[in-house]
Amino acid sequence: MKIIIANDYEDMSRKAANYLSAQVIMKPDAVLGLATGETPIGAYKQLVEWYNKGDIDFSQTSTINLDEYKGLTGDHKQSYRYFMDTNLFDLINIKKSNTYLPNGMAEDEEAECARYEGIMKQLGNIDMQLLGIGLNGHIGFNEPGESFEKTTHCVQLTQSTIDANQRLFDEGEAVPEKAFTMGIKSIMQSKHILLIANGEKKAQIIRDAFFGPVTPKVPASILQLHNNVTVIVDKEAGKLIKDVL
Ligand SMILES: O=P(O)(O)OC[C@H]1O[C@](O)(CO)[C@@H](O)[C@@H]1O
Repeated sequence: MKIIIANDYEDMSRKAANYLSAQVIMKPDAVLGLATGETPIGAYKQLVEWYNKGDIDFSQTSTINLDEYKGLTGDHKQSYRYFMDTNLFDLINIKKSNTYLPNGMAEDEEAECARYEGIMKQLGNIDMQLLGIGLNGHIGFNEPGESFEKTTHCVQLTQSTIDANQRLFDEGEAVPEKAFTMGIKSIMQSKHILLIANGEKKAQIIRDAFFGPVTPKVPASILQLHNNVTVIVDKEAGKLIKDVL
């Protein structure tokens, strides 16, 4: 595992974007696993900037996202499809038909999970998987539990995740209680995993996830068993790991 402590959010974002763009430059038809949340917004902005300068070409690239809320349409402002379209896909030359997210409106949960697994099988292993981390250690929406869920599944979100995400919804608007998420196995099968985190509130979970026991109670801790993980944190998120580096 490689841990990089960046100076601040901008530096973390630029470093993450560097890894992602290098992947696409080296392998134009790369499969990128992408994440939503506040953390990756800066990295996506940086990629768009480099794309506008003519430095990266996404025309052959495919992407597959970690998760999607159940019950939100792709044009709902809080859906992850909308997030990806507005923060990245609509701003670069990627083919929309090569961008995949679970369908939040699917009624048959099992069928939707099977469809998503099928897409992953077709795409092959993800070349580079970008991850954020939840305050409780979730990756994608793999919430803390008794075992590591391996494949795509529909989860009941924990109250702490619902509360953490409430800030992004309009006042009085309910946060969905369920979401489709890629499983731990697909994440672990990625060839390279890039996890980013910033801010003091992530400091404790960064320490627990990467220097504590591997346990489904901290889903991100499984990444300790992957042989190609790069963790990029800003100084604040990295402040409790300085003594162990
Ligand atoms: O980047 P944020 O907004 O802190 O979110 C962290 C994690 O939480 C989620 O947004 C889901 O709650 C993930 O998609 C993300 O990786």
